[in-house]
Amino acid sequence: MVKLSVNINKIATLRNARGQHARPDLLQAARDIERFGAEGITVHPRPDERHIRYQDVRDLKAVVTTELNVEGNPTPDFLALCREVRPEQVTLVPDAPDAITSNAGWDVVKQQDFLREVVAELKSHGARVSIFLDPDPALIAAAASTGADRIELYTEAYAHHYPHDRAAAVLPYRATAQAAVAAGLGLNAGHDLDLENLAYLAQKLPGLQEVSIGHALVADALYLGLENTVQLYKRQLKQG
Ligand SMILES: CC(=O)[C@@H](O)[C@H](O)COP(=O)(O)O
Ligand SMILES: NCC(=O)COP(=O)(O)O
Repeated sequence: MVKLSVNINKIATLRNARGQHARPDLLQAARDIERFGAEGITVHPRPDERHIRYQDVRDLKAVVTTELNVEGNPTPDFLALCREVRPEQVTLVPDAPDAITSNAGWDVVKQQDFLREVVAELKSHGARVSIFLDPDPALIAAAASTGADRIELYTEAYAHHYPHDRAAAVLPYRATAQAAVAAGLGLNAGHDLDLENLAYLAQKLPGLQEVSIGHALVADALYLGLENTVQLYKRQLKQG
């Protein structure tokens, strides 16, 4: 079954709203989210530390008992953090420092030499490496040449088009997933997934191994409660 890795960036956003405030306790939230059934915790420490701080990643390493997935642009500081913390998975994302949120996958054709070096370094520390990718089968050969273990399909376009025509929305993702599996790449997906669009994606993507979900899940939890929400998302994946 497709694993759920909960992105806790937005819990850190709430905590940071009061400066050095201790609530909500990010580490306790991670422990509880795992206890509620999540198979991973995802964080995206951005250079401005607007939500997840570098120290949070260090602290989470000692707390997370499932899998810690650290996402980010492989800047020297980010790579040093991954070298220090050694998370189970690193997801490379080409975000600009001032990006409001992730808004594109890698140009793996142009950047395959750079990515190959970064992937090799991260794998030397024992990490599984995933690269954030737009849904385009033509990118798979270059993605595989980087030595990455997996790709993470950037699902913003799917989520945006889902309400209008879900069959059309999923087509490029299905084609890219099939190409990735054929190339021996593992398959993750994430960004803007929610309780409405998740089950259909899981049904239609052959070989999908993991989804990372944060913004919608934390927003839902404000109304539905965190334990109930984690289990609702897992139930959607069971339908996949
Ligand atoms: C790579 C990805 O799609 C998510 O990590 C997204 O970047 C979440 O980041 P924010 O929580 O800062 O929007
Ligand atoms: N990689 C996607 C992720 O970690 C969470 O994205 P979102 O659900 O916050 O859009």
